[in-house]
Amino acid sequence: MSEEELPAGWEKRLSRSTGQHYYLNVYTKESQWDRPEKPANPPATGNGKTDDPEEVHCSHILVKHSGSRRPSSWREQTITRSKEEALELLKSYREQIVSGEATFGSLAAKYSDCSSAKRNGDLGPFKRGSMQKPFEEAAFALKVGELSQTVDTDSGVHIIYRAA
Ligand SMILES: O=C(O)CN(Cc1ccccc1)C(=O)c1nc(-c2ccccc2)[nH]c1C(=O)O
Repeated sequence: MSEEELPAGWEKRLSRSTGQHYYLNVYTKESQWDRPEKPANPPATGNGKTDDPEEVHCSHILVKHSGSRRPSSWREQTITRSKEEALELLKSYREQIVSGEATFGSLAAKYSDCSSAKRNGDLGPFKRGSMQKPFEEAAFALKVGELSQTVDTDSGVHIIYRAA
């Protein structure tokens, strides 16, 4: 892999204290001395597409609205915001994450209407067949380190980060 090519979300930085280079994931704020390895290009399958990973490890921020199947969460007993308001909130969170103003995990912990907020939005690894279809399709379409656009499910609207 060429020196410059890093997995999405990772940047090479210079440590002022040691003068050494280190790597920072601008979404999760994880840092490490070793250069993060881009997963080897998945072998192409017969259908010309790259392989589908068997499982993905994602975090998400769920913003529920009045049309959610269960418009209630640890944050709010009765959620009355409209779907449009929920989408506006999610878009502002996404902008804060991309600009580096806030981390994904800190916003999930504060604002996600999912019980996974207690784990900074972390859902752990999951295979196909375990999540609502729109969520699964969006999660499995992400590259490692990538952040989704807004995703709509019966639970509400989400942004998804693929950690692995
Ligand atoms: O959709 C429903 O009827 C109720 N749910 C499903 C649910 C409820 C509790 C725990 C996990 C899932 C939710 O609204 C929900 N969905 C999610 C969810 C949706 C997609 C991916 C991951 C989590 N979290 C929650 C939650 O309250 O915490």
